[in-house]
Amino acid sequence: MAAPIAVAIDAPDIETAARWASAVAPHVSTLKVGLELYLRYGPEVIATMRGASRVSLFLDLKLHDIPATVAGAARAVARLKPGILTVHAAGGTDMIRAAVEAAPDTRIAAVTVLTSLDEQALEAVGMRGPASDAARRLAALSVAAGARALVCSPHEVASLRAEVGPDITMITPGVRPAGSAKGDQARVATPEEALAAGADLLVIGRPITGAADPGAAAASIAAALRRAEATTA
Ligand SMILES: O=c1ccn([C@@H]2O[C@H](COP(=O)(O)O)[C@@H](O)[C@H]2O)c(=O)[nH]1
Repeated sequence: MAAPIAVAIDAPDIETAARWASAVAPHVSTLKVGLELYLRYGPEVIATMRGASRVSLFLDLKLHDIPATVAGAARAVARLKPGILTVHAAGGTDMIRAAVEAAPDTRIAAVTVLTSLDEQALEAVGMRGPASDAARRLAALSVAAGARALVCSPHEVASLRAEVGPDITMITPGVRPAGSAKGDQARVATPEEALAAGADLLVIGRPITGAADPGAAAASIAAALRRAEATTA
């Protein structure tokens, strides 16, 4: 079975994206397309990803606007049938509900607190207190508004799970195999730690796509996850 990994295909062009997608697809459950590729290529890049494999498609657009505008945007991309579409939880209840209603066949995932923000950066944007408090508050609001998935750092998965229950898909970026560069990520953990904390889907980009052989990097992380699961089973 493919590992519960969404590879962030943050490529500068569609040829590179297609190459990465076909290299990693045999090893992972999901390919994630974000703003860089979608803003440049639109639906063409979704078709390219689907051509490369039969894995699930995660469209990470992090919509954040007034409810009517987000509803229109969600309706526009719902035609592409992504498995998951992200919105920012900070857009509020009405905005999240608008996305959920506009894309009924897509799992709306609410991004709680970006994994690139540390406590100092959070305070600078007016969020005092630990990231986990803000994440928990935004998670509860998002699920009440109809979101069926949450995006948070591996550090917050367990407390968010306790808040929202077992039926919500917990998605964690900020995943770094031991020894990988953190880059611009602040709240990070290893794949094994994220899984042990209760994550359902690990988002991993540069540790895979920046490797000399992205297919081998994906296979190696997938194998490490299988080993971790076997020892806890
Ligand atoms: O809080 C968030 C939400 C989304 N992301 C996205 O995940 C990947 C992470 O890529 P890495 O190369 O593994 O850092 C990227 O596409 C982000 O847009 C996130 O990092 N944090």
